[in-house]
Amino acid sequence: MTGESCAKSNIAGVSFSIHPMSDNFIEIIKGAINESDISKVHVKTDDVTTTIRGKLVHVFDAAKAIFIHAAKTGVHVAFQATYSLGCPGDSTGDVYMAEDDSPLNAEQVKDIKQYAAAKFSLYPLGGGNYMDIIYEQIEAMKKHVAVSPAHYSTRLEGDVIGIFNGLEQVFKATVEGGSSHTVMTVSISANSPSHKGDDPIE
Ligand SMILES: Cc1ncc(C[n+]2csc(CCO)c2C)c(N)n1
Repeated sequence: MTGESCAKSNIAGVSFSIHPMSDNFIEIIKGAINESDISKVHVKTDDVTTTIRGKLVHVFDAAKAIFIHAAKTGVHVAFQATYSLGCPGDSTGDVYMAEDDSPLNAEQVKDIKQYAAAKFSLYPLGGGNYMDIIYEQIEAMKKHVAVSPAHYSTRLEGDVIGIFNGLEQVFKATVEGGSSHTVMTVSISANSPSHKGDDPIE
C-alpha cells in the first residue's frame, strides 16, 4: 500500500513516548491513557511507543490529554513525539477517521494548570520554500507561548495547553498551506526539578 493513496489521504498520526521519572511509571503511563477518551482515534501501545492515527484534530486532542494526565500526577515526565500527515511512506491501515471534528478531551483538560518547557522542529517536506514556512510558523507560535531560538529546534515555555494548542495550529497551518507531507518532532518536559519556578502559572 505504500504511497498508493498519497494524494488523497488525510490521515494524521503521532508516535509518542512518555517517560515518567518514577518507579510508578507503569501506572502513570497506563493511567494517563485510560483517563483519556480515545474513542475517535486508532491507538496502539507497545513497549516503545503509543501510536495514534485518525483525523488531525483528534490525534492532537488525544495525545495532549494523555500527556496532561501523566503530568498532573506531579511526577517529572518527559514526552517525545513525532507527528506526521501525508506521504509518501504512509499507508491507509491502522486508522479510525471519526465522522465529526469535535474533540473529546479538550473540555476535561482545559483548566489543568501545568507549566512545561518544550522544543519543536517542523519539517514541511516536499516543498522548496521550507525555511519561509518554518519561520512563519515560529512567528505564529508566539501567540501561544514564550518562544526562543535553539539549535535544530525552537524552545517553548509556558502553559502546557498553550504549548499543545500552538503545536496543533502550527502543524495545521503548514498542512493547509500546501505541504504535501508534514512532520513535526516535539519534546516536552513537565515538573522538571531543573525548572527554576519563576513562571507565573506554576
Ligand atoms: C505513551 C507511551 N506509550 C508506550 C510506552 C512504552 N512503555 C514503557 S513502560 C510502559 C508500561 C508498561 O507496559 C509502556 C507502555 C511509553 N513509555 N509511553
